[in-house]
Amino acid sequence: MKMAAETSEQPTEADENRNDVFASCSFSSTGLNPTLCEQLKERMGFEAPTQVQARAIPVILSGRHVLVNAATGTGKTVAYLAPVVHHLQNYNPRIQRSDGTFALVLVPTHELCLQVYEVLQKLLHRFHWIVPGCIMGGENRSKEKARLRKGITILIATPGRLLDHLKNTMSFLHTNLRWIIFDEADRILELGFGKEIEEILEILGSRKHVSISKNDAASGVFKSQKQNLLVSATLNEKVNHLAKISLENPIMVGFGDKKMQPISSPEHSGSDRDDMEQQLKITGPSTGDYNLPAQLIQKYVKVPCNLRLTVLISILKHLFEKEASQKIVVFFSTCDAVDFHYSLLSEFQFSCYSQRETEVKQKFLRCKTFRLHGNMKQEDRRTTFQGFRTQKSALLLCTDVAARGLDFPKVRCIIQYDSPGEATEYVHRVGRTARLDQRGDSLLFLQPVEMDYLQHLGKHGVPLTEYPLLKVLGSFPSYGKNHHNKKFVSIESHPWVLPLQQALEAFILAEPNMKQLAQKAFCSWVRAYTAHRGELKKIFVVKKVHLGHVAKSFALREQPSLVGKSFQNETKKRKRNEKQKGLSKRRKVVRKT
Ligand SMILES: Nc1ncnc2c1ncn2[C@@H]1O[C@H](COP(=O)(O)OP(=O)(O)OP(=O)(O)O)[C@@H](O)[C@H]1O
Repeated sequence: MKMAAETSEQPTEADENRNDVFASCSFSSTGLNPTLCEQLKERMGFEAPTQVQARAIPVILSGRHVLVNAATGTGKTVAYLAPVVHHLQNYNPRIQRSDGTFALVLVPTHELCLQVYEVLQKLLHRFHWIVPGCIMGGENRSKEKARLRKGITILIATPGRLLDHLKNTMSFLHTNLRWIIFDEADRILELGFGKEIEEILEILGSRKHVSISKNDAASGVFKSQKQNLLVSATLNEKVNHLAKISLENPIMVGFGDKKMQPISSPEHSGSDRDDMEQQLKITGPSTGDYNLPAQLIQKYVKVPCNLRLTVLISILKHLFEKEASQKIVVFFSTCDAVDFHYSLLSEFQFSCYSQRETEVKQKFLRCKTFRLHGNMKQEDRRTTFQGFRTQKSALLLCTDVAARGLDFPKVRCIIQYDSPGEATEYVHRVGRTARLDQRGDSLLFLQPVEMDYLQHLGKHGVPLTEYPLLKVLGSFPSYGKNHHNKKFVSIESHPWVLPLQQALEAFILAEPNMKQLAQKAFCSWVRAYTAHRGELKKIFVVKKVHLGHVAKSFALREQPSLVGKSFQNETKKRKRNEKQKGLSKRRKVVRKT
């Protein structure tokens, strides 16, 4: 695809977005090695750097510590990997596997680990002597040990497993370590890995004011000091401590300038050290604007609690019927909710035209459906991740495990069925669409009692408009009639909604397995709802929510007290387990997404 600046045609809207995302310079002007630039163009199809790449690459090449903050889907992965590869391919004599690990990329999830690894493999195609590798929780330790013993030059890892190997794998050589990159730095900390990170930095001798390794090689580049990078679309005050202990006179790329400025030369930046130190204290997120893709269309839909499920599946049906070939991601707050909705959507049948038993029913949604959450087996997670990536048309139901960094091609729409809580998570969830210069829509479900959440998002510069729900519901030909021209003032009395809700409830009632899944999902939903913190606790108040209506949103007819009993039992069981395992409540809730 050509850039607008190179054509004589009038720029279209897509071209304008493209101009926002891409810089008007070439990869070679950033200072990257020519073979690497060729690699980016020929193997990866990257004609020009994105704005963040054009700004960050020269600064990272200069050896300075850097904080990189740019909107989701703007190419931050290559922005930090390319300079590392540039330096490593230049070492003389050539790096060998036996030299051990030179660069470490820390990521919060398995899927992101695999994704960064794949990008790295492509970048290294012409530099076969630089060995990439990844280690992550849930994988076979002894196989990882064997690979570490052979030597991995650039290692991508999740923090827990890395610490494990640092402590227990004697053959893991890291005395040559020069780079540590924290991708999605804020999320790594939010997941409760703060202590592990401090320990990792300590073991690796990469905490601030620690002397630099004397184990230098012959080349000049080899002697230069360690360099750490913190990267995310939402670097906020949560990373201040990590920045303080891991970064020395850092440069900040992409803070507070939505339209990025031209590249400042590293030499010049080096003279502004004091300014940089002052800027280092990142403020927000209570008031700061987050970087969101300019082309993203963000909507919200106000739905009464009891009709949430009916509305969700109706909207999904509408979207897939409007455009059969597309990808949609729906976010839920818990693993149980993902499992319930996945089973429901895989099995639920409905006739749009009649309620008669004899009528041939069809599967309500006929798209390929995937699920992804932290309670799934590693192998299944991997299959989903690869499967959803390669499909042209599919639906993914997931928790926040898929919110960060994942680059699924051509996702057209993000639905946040359960609200994300922190505005940062909102930003990352919607960031799975509208990547680079692509179009994308997002839809946030809110109950009438949750509408203040819009103001919370507004404080961060997130603008949302209302989704035309009644119009969409009116387009369904329920019972042989098209309601297009009729005006229905409320969702509750809508002739499409009521029979659908009844059919859902009847389906759950008739299927004991489904009922069990629904009850479990209900309990988890209430638990997650009560886990909101800080400012959000005033918006998502469980006492304001009618539990009977919540049950309806899982197509349960039971009275809340009945379901509530099993909830209490579950809560007691969970507390007992937590006590036995000695796990903190916070960690348990956050890590299992
Ligand atoms: N210069 C480029 N030209 C064309 N495509 C690019 C370029 N750089 C990156 N891409 C593509 O853009 C997409 C997004 O890149 P990447 O995943 O690195 O974004 P990100 O900024 O890390 O997003 P997130 O904040 O969600 O993690 C990927 O598909 C990548 O291959």
